[in-house]
Amino acid sequence: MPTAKSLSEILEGIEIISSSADIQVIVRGMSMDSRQVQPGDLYVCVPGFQVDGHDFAAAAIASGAVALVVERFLPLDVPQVLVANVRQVMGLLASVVYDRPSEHLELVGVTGTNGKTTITYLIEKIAAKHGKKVGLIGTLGSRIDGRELPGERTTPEAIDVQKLLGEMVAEGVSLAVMEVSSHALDLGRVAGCEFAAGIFTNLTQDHLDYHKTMEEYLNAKSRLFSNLKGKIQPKISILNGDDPAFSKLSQVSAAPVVSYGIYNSVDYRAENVEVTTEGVRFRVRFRDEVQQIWYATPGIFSVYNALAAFVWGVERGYDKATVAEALTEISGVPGRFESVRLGQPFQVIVDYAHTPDGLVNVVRTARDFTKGKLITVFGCGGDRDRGKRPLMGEAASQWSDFVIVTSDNPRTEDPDQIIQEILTGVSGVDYVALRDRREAVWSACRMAKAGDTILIAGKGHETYQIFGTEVHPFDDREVAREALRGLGYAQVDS
Ligand SMILES: CC(=O)N[C@H]1[C@@H](OP(=O)(O)OP(=O)(O)OC[C@H]2O[C@@H](n3ccc(=O)[nH]c3=O)[C@H](O)[C@@H]2O)O[C@H](CO)[C@@H](O)[C@@H]1O[C@H](C)C(=O)N[C@@H](C)C(=O)N[C@H](CCC(=O)O)C(=O)O
Ligand SMILES: Nc1ncnc2c1ncn2[C@@H]1O[C@H](COP(=O)(O)OP(=O)(O)OP(=O)(O)O)[C@@H](O)[C@H]1O
Ligand SMILES: N[C@H](CCC[C@H](N)C(=O)O)C(=O)O
Ligand SMILES: [Mg+2]
Repeated sequence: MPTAKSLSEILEGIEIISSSADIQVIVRGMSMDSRQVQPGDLYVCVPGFQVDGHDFAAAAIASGAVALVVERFLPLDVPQVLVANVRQVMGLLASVVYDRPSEHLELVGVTGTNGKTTITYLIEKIAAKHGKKVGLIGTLGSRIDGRELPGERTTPEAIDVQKLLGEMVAEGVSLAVMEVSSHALDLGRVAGCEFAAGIFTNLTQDHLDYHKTMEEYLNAKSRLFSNLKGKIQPKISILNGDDPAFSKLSQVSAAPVVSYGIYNSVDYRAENVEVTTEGVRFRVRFRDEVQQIWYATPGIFSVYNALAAFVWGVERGYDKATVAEALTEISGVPGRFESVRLGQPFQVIVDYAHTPDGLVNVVRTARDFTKGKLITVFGCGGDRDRGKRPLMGEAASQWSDFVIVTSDNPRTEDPDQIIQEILTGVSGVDYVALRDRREAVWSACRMAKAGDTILIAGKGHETYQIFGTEVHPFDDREVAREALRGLGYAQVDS
């Protein structure tokens, strides 16, 4: 439980326009959702993309909110604080309300289009191996010392971030690693977070529905690094030196930069890279040292992920060989290049590639070790960047022998329309469009012969499919098992 504070105490150092009279009122928590308000909360009125939080202030007060943060004064009888942009101050206020948790643990932020979840898992493993009690926040939910907590987004809203970090501190967590999405950076969800390290993976097309241009997308990402300043020192920016965004990010970084990569001149360089069907082996050269690494996920992109985590471990002072050992011990991240094995003579791989670059990477990786045919099953999410659709169609066509275009999470869009947009990029390959994802997976399994690979991309760990606003149970891995059992394969998954 955070310590109760007066509103005036919470507002210290925060830029406000004005406030109503009684700001000595005692605040016990914070909420941006009237439906979740607890007695004693400060309710923040967020003008959203769908509705305006100011319209729910009366409901919030009825549930026990004792004060409001607003962008316009409301005719309601509680103390109110007027600010120019609630999203910009919400995280700062929440960090005070929840006792500045990020100043009481080491916080590592990972950003970039692809690889965030994977790298947070690797860092969690490295830190745990060194005896740390670790917290993790990301796409698969949160974890406090291994205890799972569900989550809806990659980076939760600012108040939830501070609450979670507060819970972690209370449970004795000394290191927390979190995925920082571009939406989060743009919408102030990590304001009030004092990061010790920022890690950049890569920048390729995604989320243009929200950011509009790649430049704006990069600007959002760059905030993690330009904000790497504050009380806790030392701080560090760990940047992919092979990515075109490197030069801008290293220029804006407020913390010293350490670079990693394979091709360019970088501080930590992977050499002698061997990509096998089981994983990647390489040697890292840095300063006057070298370290051999084995990481059991295939694909060149896995070299980058393992390397980024290795750099973080070594730079924070861990022994290089122990860091490498932790990477060797990791068996994989759920839904990332995850094999489904029921004794069938072909491979079935479930992967979360949902961007053109992600798909190119996994399709090429699967191609490299497929002796027979590569059958790729995928779709694209609705209410998301439409520009990705033909590009993902192209990526799948280029490296597969057969493509099954199906539905991902159509959300409020027409699934057939999404499929049509993907098909404009599909060419030079045999394909079929099957709107029903279950049918698509079954069809791929029926078609596959010995030596083939089925790659089911886009949903990875997800255990649902979203149609309209309804969420239906659906898990690619379960559906693949169901289809394989239907074909008579019954060996226990290994
Ligand atoms: C673009 C975006 O991120 N939008 C988020 C934003 O929505 P919004 O501003 O439209 O909110 P709104 O629904 O209009 O509501 C406005 C305010 O009224 C409040 N309200 C509303 C109704 C009510 O009865 N009472 C009430 O108080 C809401 O709590 C909110 O504070 O605030 C909502 C409340 O927290 C979020 O659910 C919503 O995420 C939407 C659903 C979303 O899909 N976000 C995705 C795009 C996202 O954030 N993705 C990133 C990147 C993923 C990655 O690539 O890794 C992520 O970090 O997950
Ligand atoms: N370093 C990388 N470069 C390119 N593609 C990658 C990389 N790492 C993983 N991928 C691909 O992207 C998919 C998603 O990986 P991961 O979940 O680690 O990324 P993420 O950045 O967390 O994604 P999200 O934006 O959904 O949170 C993987 O399943 C894989 O196909
Ligand atoms: N974090 C990503 C995940 C996309 C996953 C894909 N299955 C989809 O629904 O588009 C997003 O919100 O854009
Ligand atoms: Mg993620």
